[in-house]
Amino acid sequence: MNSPLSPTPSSDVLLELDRIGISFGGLRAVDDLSFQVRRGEIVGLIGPNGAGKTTVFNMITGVYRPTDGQIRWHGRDMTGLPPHQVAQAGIRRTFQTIRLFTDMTVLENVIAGQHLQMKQSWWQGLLRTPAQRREEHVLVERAMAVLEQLDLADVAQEIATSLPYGAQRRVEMARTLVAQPELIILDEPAAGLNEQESAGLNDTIRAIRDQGITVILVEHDMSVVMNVTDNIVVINFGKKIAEGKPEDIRTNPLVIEAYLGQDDDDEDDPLMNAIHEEQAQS
Ligand SMILES: Nc1ncnc2c1ncn2[C@@H]1O[C@H](COP(=O)(O)OP(=O)(O)OP(=O)(O)O)[C@@H](O)[C@H]1O
Repeated sequence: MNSPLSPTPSSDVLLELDRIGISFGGLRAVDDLSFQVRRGEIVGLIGPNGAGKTTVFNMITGVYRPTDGQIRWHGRDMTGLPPHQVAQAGIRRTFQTIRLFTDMTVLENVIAGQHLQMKQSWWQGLLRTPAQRREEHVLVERAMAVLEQLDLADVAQEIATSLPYGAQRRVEMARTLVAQPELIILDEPAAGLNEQESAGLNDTIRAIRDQGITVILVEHDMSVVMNVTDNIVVINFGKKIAEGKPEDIRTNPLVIEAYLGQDDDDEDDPLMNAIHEEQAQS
């Protein structure tokens, strides 16, 4: 079916934020923000606490409607589209908090959300018609392929909530990926992970991209952001203050100033460490 948001193959720009802004009461949470996301890129969206990252995220996913500017998907205006239509158009998100079904296996968790999209009706399900069985078979195959990519195939039959935290995070991602989005927005996927798990997350994010899925990463853990992204957009007080490759962002004076200005108690933050090293050398 050809929806108003169906892809046009002409451009490699998938998503474009064009001078978007939003206010909450008197507070300008995001102002005049523009950036593009190209097909196959991993884009990091970073900024100090309260910079406006979540608000940008919520505007892309349709939770908030920008008061100014336009959001384009495949070149077409999607500003103000409700979340379910944004999801149908191919933009999916993960959540910071893990929301797995308890008492269900990893595989069941991954296919559960997909049942909502099945074409066969519930009574056909009761009768288990051949069409229903075929559709289920396709779902299981697709889910297993995603579990394979995320290194979860071996635990497909385990109860999802019994797995270590890092693996539960990957199950969450698998649930989002099985819907075959074009763009996935990861909301602080490193939150709560230990060092080893967050190193593994780098591989997971690359594996997602290698499947042809474009990634926006909203993340505080700079070891992940600096390692996996192709392009980083830095915002502060709702405005873009820098954009570029990780190596440029790390040494950008405006970024350094923004991060130094915040109360950051995370001594292990590599961006902060890099900033402190720069300062020590100068
Ligand atoms: N629904 C809302 N109503 C009023 N103010 C809001 C609302 N959502 C966000 N804000 C304000 O907008 C600004 C940006 O907040 P936002 O949560 O987007 O920042 P953030 O970069 O995601 O922060 P953090 O890294 O701490 O999660 C903050 O000053 C916040 O208090």
